[in-house]
Amino acid sequence: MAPTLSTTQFSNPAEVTDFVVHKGNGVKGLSETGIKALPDQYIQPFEERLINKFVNETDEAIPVIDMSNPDENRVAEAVCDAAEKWGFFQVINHGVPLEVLDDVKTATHRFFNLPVEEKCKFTKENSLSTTVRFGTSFSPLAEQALEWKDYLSLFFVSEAEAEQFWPDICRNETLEYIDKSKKMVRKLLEYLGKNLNVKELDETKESLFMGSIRVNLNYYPICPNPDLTVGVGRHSDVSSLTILLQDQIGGLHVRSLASGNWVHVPPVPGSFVINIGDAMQILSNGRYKSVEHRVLANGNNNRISVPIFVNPKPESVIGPLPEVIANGEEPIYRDILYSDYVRYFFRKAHDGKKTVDYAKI
Ligand SMILES: COc1cc(/C=C/C(=O)SCCNC(=O)CCNC(=O)[C@H](O)C(C)(C)COP(=O)(O)OP(=O)(O)OC[C@H]2O[C@@H](n3cnc4c(N)ncnc43)[C@H](O)[C@@H]2OP(=O)(O)O)ccc1O
Ligand SMILES: O=C(O)CCC(=O)C(=O)O
Ligand SMILES: [Fe+2]
Repeated sequence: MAPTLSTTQFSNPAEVTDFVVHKGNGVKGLSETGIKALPDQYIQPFEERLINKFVNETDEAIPVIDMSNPDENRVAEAVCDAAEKWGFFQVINHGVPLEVLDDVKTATHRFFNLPVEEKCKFTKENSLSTTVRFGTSFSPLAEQALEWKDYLSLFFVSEAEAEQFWPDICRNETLEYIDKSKKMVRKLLEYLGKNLNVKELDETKESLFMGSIRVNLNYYPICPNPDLTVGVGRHSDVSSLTILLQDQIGGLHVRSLASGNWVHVPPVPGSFVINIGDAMQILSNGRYKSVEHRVLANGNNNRISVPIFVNPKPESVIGPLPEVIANGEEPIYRDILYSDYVRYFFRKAHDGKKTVDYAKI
């Protein structure tokens, strides 16, 4: 007979929520109790779990782009083509030292392996800065079903602020990861901008495309019934561009714009997964696509990922770029304050691509 909640140390779902969310043990703590059955609040609606039915393992794959010669036109063309047709691609030979990637992955494991009392210093309630937040799931108070993931979210203000408030155990590696990725990020934004008739990334454009940076350290522990839940539910990012470092475990799936199938993003050693976010979709008036993606839970392995969300400044007003609508194209999005858009995203549970409707005319 399958084990039930009553055969574990928890006698009801409220005790699980208290242990995971309020006491800060996260799903990592829950997984490490040896729990054998998925608590009810993690059971996703049937339609959110049907992934295998739509997964296409052979025919479709997101492009892998070699950036060894970044000034060749074919690289820029491949990036812009992928941004329009997939909203997702992987890059290899991107110039970010592999040691920097290894170091931030090691630092992520070090943070999540801290005792719960240490990690709890960074929960929303305890953190000494709003730039640092340790949490679980996505928006636990708004969600009908929770997600099997813990995270540490770090919003970059300055080195001095990070020095004062970010956890020592992963600070330097995360700062180095941001710093060493900037050149590649600029290059990608230059390709995407030029294709929209943006001549150069001057101060105004830089502030719109890459005015703020948030890094999340994500931890997906072993899950007792991975088929009944998700690591991250269907969503698109609200960034302009996301640079994602994943480990070798796999589980990220992207919705193909061409077929609607869910396509696995296979781990490629030393690569980044890059995806277009909602802000870029809005700035490009829908030419570049932010695309739904999700992460499966895993029954055998712990998994980590480290996305850098490259965003407009919170105080920027974003809407279709003048360069894009200069050709007479009708704007399909209105001007919005970026921080309003992000607050709207964080206020509700993941719900596919619905956030972008907030900006539609
Ligand atoms: C966590 O699981 C995730 C995350 C994602 C993320 C995808 C992205 O694309 S992240 C990139 C978002 N862009 C930015 O952060 C840049 C712009 N930032 C801002 O405008 C502001 O920093 C702010 C986000 C609006 C926060 O403003 P502030 O006034 O300092 O904030 P608070 O009062 O603390 O927060 C307001 C509200 O937002 C929620 N929230 C804030 N930060 C986070 C966070 N890091 N993670 C989760 N939720 C956050 C929170 O609900 C706050 O409300 P409360 O009721 O808790 O006060 C993709 C997929 C995932 O699974
Ligand atoms: O862990 C992953 O592969 C993706 C995570 C993700 O989509 C996010 O943090 O926005
Ligand atoms: Fe995402």
